[in-house]
Amino acid sequence: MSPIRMDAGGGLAVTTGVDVGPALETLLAEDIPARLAAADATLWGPDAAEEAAIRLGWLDTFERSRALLPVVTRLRADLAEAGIHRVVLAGMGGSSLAPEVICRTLDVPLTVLDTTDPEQITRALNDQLAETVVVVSSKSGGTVETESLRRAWVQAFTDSGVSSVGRHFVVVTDPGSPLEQLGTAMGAHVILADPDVGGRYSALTAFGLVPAALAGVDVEELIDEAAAFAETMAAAPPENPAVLLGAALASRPTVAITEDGTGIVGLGDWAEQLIAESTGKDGKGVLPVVVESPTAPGATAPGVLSVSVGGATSHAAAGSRLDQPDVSVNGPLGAQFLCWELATAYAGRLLAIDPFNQPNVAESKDNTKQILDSGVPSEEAVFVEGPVSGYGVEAANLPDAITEMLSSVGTDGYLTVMAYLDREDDARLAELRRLLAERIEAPVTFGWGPRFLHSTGQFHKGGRPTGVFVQITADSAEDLEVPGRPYGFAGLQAAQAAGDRQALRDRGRPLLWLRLTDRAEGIDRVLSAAKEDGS
Ligand SMILES: O=P(O)(O)OC[C@H]1O[C@](O)(CO)[C@@H](O)[C@@H]1O
Repeated sequence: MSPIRMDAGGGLAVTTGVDVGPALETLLAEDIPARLAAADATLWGPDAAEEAAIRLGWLDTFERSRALLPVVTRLRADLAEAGIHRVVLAGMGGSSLAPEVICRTLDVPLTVLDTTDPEQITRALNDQLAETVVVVSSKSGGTVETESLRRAWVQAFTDSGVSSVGRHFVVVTDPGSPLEQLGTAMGAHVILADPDVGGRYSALTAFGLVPAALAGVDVEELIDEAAAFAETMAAAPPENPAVLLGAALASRPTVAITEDGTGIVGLGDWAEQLIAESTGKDGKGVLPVVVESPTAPGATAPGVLSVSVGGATSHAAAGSRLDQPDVSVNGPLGAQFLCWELATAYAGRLLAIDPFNQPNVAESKDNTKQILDSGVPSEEAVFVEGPVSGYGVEAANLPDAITEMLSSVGTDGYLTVMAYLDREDDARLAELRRLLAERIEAPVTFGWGPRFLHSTGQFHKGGRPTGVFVQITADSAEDLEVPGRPYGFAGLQAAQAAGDRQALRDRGRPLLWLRLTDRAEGIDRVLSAAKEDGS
């Protein structure tokens, strides 16, 4: 079939050679684009309507976000005058992924802390403290990772004797959240976000824009790009690329997202959360896999929709590295955010799920709380191979254990690596995804814990029940106190990993736990074992 291309205002185009005809016809016959543009909360069925009624603010939030521009400009100038120029963002999932992609794409430095790893946090705390502002971002104001980080930073500033601790904090939260009160009490600059927008749809609200603007991004451009794109949001094809992307997303069980090398960096991690948390529920959903390059293993396979993203409007003309993805989405970042949000909402309609709830995220959180009180349950290692101890599968050694997990992946199955480590210093472990994906046809995903708990974690527990899991944790050389709490970050991280193991095992999912007693040597051992076929 010859490719279909749809262009919107704002210079965004979606092109696909996949036959999405029936899905497209369904959406158009029921007038879904116009109804979604008009914020019709009934589109996902009666059970979803109540939540949808308070979650569709993202359709035009970017216009309300213009009011933030003078606020952040003044705040940035005040901070600069006080010699504060390094921006650290403490937040999880939707409260950190958008600023990260914005700053990576525009090459503006921003330190994102969406972790409980004591080594990563200690390193961030020990760097240019006096010149640092910490943006504490949490919609609910109650996320344990973010609150623990806030406490650690307050302690660090207090210990360093800076003259005004509150001046080193900007709080972004929903009106009325516990964090609003805390932020005010500590003398932070508090910025309230649009409450009618859920976390993963919040890229163009204060959550996405404030940290990026403080770091030095001209966020008005992003708003303008989204506004230009929105002009064709209710249009019929060929002027509505989001409807084409939504129809394509709902057409395959897995979407492999890659960059085409024409300018957008890291959108895959943001889209991964959007798609996984929005669709991975009720035993179904679209599994997002962020692949390293257009030619990486898993980028194309049966059942996989390959999608390339790029900044240029014509990927072919702009020298794309991907010859024929199933779908290409090309256009500026502000328009990309809105296009993917709309597409996910369309896919939700086609898959008959509620794209605005995350019913299974709480499970691992609840388990973590219990384990923090009672301690991590002890388990017997099935093998100890130097710096790597293995638990949970019958295998004599590490290569056999890995082979066993790969062969447990069935039809429609997938394998997930969940690494509770330092995603900066231990970054080379991410190569494991590629090494394992080379050995099986099925999708292989990789996530850093606890960050993935706020993204693909929903899919693992609520999506199609065919996942096979490899969890990797490490002992830390030193713990870091969570001030005012009876546990440290290492204890919290271990409890989060144990809580998620429990949630997955309670559902009968195969899970291999690898515990590294020495990080560097353990990572080397795991990577080399992944290359060995144990048979
Ligand atoms: O902004 P908050 O409330 O801290 O939540 C962070 C993330 O946690 C989740 O609520 C659930 O994982 C995400 O949807 C959200 O982006």
